[in-house]
Amino acid sequence: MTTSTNGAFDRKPFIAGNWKMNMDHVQGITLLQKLAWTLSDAKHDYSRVEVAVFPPFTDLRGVQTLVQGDDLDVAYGGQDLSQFDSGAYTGDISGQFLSKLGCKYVLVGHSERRTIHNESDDVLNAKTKAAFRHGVTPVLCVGEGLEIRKAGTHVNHTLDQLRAGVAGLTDDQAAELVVAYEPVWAIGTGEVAGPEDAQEMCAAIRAELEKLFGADVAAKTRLLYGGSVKANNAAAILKERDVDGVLVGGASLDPAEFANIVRFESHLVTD
Ligand SMILES: O=C[C@H](O)COP(=O)(O)O
Repeated sequence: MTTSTNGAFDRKPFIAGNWKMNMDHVQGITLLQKLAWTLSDAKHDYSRVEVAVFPPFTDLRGVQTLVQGDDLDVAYGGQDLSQFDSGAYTGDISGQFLSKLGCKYVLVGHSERRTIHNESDDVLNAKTKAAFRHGVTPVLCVGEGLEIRKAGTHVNHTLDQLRAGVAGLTDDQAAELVVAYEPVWAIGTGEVAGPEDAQEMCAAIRAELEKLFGADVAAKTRLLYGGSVKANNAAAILKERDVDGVLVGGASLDPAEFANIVRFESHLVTD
């Protein structure tokens, strides 16, 4: 057992900060340095809780240099990638480039990509496969908007996105994959889904993965919750059995707040 969050399952908690389109390459370095100092002062044990940041593309080289130079135990990744490997795709970024920059992860299908850039389930499935092709682990984002939540069809809607995203993956890939459940109505709104909402959906996602890939695989896939996560609500969410981590937006731009989320175990009430 790695930690107290998911009982007998050996899924290392994963705390990820999505900086979105914030922090230029100078600000990004300062933010990461402050985060690393804060966690170092708090004697954070990276072997218990994994930490990752998702800076804008233009920050990645600087982040790589800092992580390597200071030997930081912080993973990093891109916020998107192309479904193609190379060629005439102006503005796109290949998974190969991310891999060469030492990215361990890449976000796929964040709701802001799905809505603002109209990325379809087919494109996102191709992006998921492109990530694996280049040795980068995709963090596949799924989740429903407010209308769907009100209509009560959020589980079906989210599982449809999941099935489309993972179509054609091997068992090993499905086990390595990270899935982030992010209800769109809770993103950047201050409206946080309750721990029981996060658990309901993560349990449904795990059950679906079990149907598709078998119980051994489903027990390994890490599932995150995202949407207005802060230091004061993270521990309760992370205590849920099927929630293995959080994908944090706004609060990841504040190093002290994000470090407190990373150190959620110190906020857990022990019986
Ligand atoms: O990727 C992160 C999510 O969109 C959550 O963002 P938020 O924490 O600002 O609500």
